Amino acid sequence: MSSSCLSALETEIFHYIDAHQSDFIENLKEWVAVESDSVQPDLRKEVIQMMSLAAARLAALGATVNSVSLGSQQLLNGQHLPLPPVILGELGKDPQNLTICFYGHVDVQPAKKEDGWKTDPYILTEINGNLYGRGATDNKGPVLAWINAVETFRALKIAMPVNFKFVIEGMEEAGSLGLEKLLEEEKHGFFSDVDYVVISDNLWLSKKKPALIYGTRGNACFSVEVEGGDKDLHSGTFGGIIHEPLTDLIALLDSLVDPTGHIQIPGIYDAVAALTDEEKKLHGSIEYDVEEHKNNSGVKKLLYSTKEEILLHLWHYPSLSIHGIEGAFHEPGIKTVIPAKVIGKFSIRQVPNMDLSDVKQQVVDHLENVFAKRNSPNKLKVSMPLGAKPWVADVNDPLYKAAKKAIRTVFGEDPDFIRDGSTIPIARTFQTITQKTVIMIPIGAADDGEHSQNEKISRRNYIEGIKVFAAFFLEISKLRGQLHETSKPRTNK
Ligand SMILES: Cn1cncc1C[C@H](NC(=O)CCN)C(=O)O
Ligand SMILES: [Zn+2]
Ligand SMILES: [Zn+2]
Repeated sequence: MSSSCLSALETEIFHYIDAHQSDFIENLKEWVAVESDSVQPDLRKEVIQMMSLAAARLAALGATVNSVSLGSQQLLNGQHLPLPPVILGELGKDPQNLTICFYGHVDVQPAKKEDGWKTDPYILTEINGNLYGRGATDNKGPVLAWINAVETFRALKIAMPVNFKFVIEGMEEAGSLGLEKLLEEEKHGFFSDVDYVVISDNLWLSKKKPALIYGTRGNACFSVEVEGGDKDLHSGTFGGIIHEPLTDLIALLDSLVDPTGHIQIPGIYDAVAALTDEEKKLHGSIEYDVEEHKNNSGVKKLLYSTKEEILLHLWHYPSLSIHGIEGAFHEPGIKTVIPAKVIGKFSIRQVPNMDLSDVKQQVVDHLENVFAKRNSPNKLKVSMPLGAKPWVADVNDPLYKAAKKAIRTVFGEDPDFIRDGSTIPIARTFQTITQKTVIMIPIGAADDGEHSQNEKISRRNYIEGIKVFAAFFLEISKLRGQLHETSKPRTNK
């Protein structure tokens, strides 16, 4: 970074951020200490405690904080569990300023020391420049980086360059229950004056090269149930004389995808958007180590060998994965059972311009077809319990130029423009509701290990991430006036 490129204001801000590193890390340590695991019901009160901490932190910034209650969730065993509130925060309402809405989550994936952590997952520990702890990169670190960037302006008594809105939730790792409904209800309320939405809940594609994300795949999750009689049977007494539900189910699952990864469901590729020349150009320059990605997977060979093919198959084509079978005998040892009812679970990561209801219909038609050919008397039920749409943004929006400039200011190089093969279901909802551009500005590196053992964010990424956000606010403030000519509402299928 050559400091001569920095404005006096940037120099002052970056100096403050460098000087307060230990405070910022202390903040993260306090947040990581709360075991806000939203997946395990018995930890729900920790999540609720975490929401109060986050609300207090925003209030300390001077923000107006509204903790919206979402009621409760009913578990499969009938038990009711309170949902953590969603925080809607607001800071600044200057009509001269643009309004940026930041979305993040402060719940985490489960973690236990015994899972293979080198350190206690809930005690943030620095080793060789890395800050280890559950939630360090997903998503407590990035949420705090944003808050600390705002805090820096307040501490230095610099006029806020933008108006801020915050949406902070505590159920992301458990499917963001109730969030979409709340966003819809607030379309003409809280969201009515939002100009841009920023999410920082992904990673760079490389360990060193910064990135901006302009698209994520959607995910359509399916359940396929095959039911025979009302009880499990002995294979010595009934094997050979009945249509077995698990045999039917395996044939159904086997019909979904061929050994080359090609999905066999008729029509499924029909709506896949053609790759544009602009996208082809973006792929060429991306820093991505195929060998490293392969090594991370632990497998011997991938379906594709070149960077271009791999990126296409992760970002631009749908994929189908089989996740499991409920009701099948899976313990070690031998059990000569014929299970009465089995439920297969699979999901299809979809891409623009695939339509969720079309995908659902194609899946149902295909499975019913395959099943009909088996002349089985068993009962087939197909359902789609979760459907998240893909999201893609216009990289030519001034928002992307502003973020790119902020990254160049801090890291001295331009970011790669990347997509993410996984799904942030709420991204598309933000875009639909606000009719404004959404951007993902990741600050964590490819090897941060989100959802894994020894999750971390490096000290450098955390601190430089705070600077990126601060520089980004200044860039956004330069867009005032330009916005109304350049930012057209976008919709995509
Ligand atoms: C729960 N779920 C089911 N379908 C999609 C999801 C979300 C999940 N999201 C992430 O992992 C965020 C990555 N930064 C995923 O993509 O699997
Ligand atoms: Zn996350
Ligand atoms: Zn996560």
